[in-house]
Amino acid sequence: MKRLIAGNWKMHGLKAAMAEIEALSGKLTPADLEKSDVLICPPATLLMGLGEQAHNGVALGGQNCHQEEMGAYTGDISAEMLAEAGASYCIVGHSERRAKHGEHDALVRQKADACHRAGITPIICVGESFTDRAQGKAVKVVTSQLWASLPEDHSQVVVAYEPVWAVGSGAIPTLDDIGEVHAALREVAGQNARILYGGSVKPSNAAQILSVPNVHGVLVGGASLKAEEFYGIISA
Ligand SMILES: O=C(CO)COP(=O)(O)O
Repeated sequence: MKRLIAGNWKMHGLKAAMAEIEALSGKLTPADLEKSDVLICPPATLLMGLGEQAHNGVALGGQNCHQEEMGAYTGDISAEMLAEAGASYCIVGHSERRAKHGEHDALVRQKADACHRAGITPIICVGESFTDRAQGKAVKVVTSQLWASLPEDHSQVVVAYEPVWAVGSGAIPTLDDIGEVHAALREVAGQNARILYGGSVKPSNAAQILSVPNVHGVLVGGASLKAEEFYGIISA
């Protein structure tokens, strides 16, 4: 299965940041693109401008979408709008949206369905809290999140396992723990889904993480903002 190396810029990136995608696309070799699909999910404000140019194989994605196609939803953006702006993927159910915007599994499922409707691939995020992990409940928590978030037709989904306590903290689970969770997620998601790991991925730990069975790529936050660092992960 071809791996997917995805960057989530979160709420980072004024216009000047568009140069990072240019720098990244300049570094990518045909061999890199043979091995990995490369994706950047910039803020929606940059998507349109970026979507108008080709980036040597770097795909673009949204960080969130509304579940409806259009309507009176001030400030929201639909999956169709992201697709029109050049997105081919969209992150849904990121832990920051679950925690800070009250998004629950049923809504995440609707958003994943909206992505399918718009012809883009949802990246469905799941992950346990520090307490869940400490209490030995990580596998149970993430598999039940995925059951409840997965659209009925999940032949075209990407799943991202992002332990909440590993996001932005510098801490990561052991490789055995990552392997255990990914094997359990594979049971739920089926054989076609790529399952990414996310949470404090850096050039220094990417090769080890990517060598774990059932890990088909990574979803990178902070280390995706600079072309040089992100390329260090792609070439791992
Ligand atoms: O949330 C993440 C990607 O979606 C991970 O963020 P960091 O790589 O900064 O830990």
